[in-house]
Amino acid sequence: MTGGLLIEADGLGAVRGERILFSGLHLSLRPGEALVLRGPNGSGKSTLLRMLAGLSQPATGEVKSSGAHHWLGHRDGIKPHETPRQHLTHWARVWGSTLSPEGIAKSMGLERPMDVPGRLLSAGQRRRTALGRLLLVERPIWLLDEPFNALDAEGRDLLASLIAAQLELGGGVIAALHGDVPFGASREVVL
Ligand SMILES: Nc1ncnc2c1ncn2[C@@H]1O[C@H](COP(=O)(O)OP(=O)(O)OP(=O)(O)O)[C@@H](O)[C@H]1O
Repeated sequence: MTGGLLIEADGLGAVRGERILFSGLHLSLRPGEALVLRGPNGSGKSTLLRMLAGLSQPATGEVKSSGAHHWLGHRDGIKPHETPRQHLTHWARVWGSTLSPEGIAKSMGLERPMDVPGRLLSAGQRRRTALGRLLLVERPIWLLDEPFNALDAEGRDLLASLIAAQLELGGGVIAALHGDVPFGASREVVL
């Protein structure tokens, strides 16, 4: 792995059914850098993110990373009966976080729906809860699949500032996005 990189992927290929989604893909992520994955629906952005997260095996090539990651997929991963407080408390316990889940929920604008079960939360409230997981433990690499989906203007600003803080700390972010990029992204990878 080339010195100082957070992630380096070389010769990555993905095949789904009869279709080659991408091949020979090279990608690297440096500390303090954000990378935006672009491409039309079905081009393989989620597939690539899952490979980078180690959740899916590439057909060719390999992924090397030098640190732990947070992965945020399309689905928010909140159970129907689970409240934001319970969700963040659960993950705080699993990851050994010393931070207050309630404090994080509040900072994500979830003070009011803190004890509302997942099935009754709005899409934006579920997304804010899922994003709260990123704050429970510091991890240098954030892999985010369309993280701005369902967020209102204030939520978008909030996430943009969280990403800016992550980069400021020397972390890196790879995000699949449609539409405009509400944070300073240094490079784009187009699929
Ligand atoms: N496990 C799987 N088995 C078969 N096909 C799959 C599998 N996972 C993804 N695909 C297919 O691979 C293609 C790429 O899917 P992917 O979700 O990576 O695209 P995407 O670029 O993230 O799309 P979108 O912008 O719609 O989110 C799609 O045609 C999808 O149906």
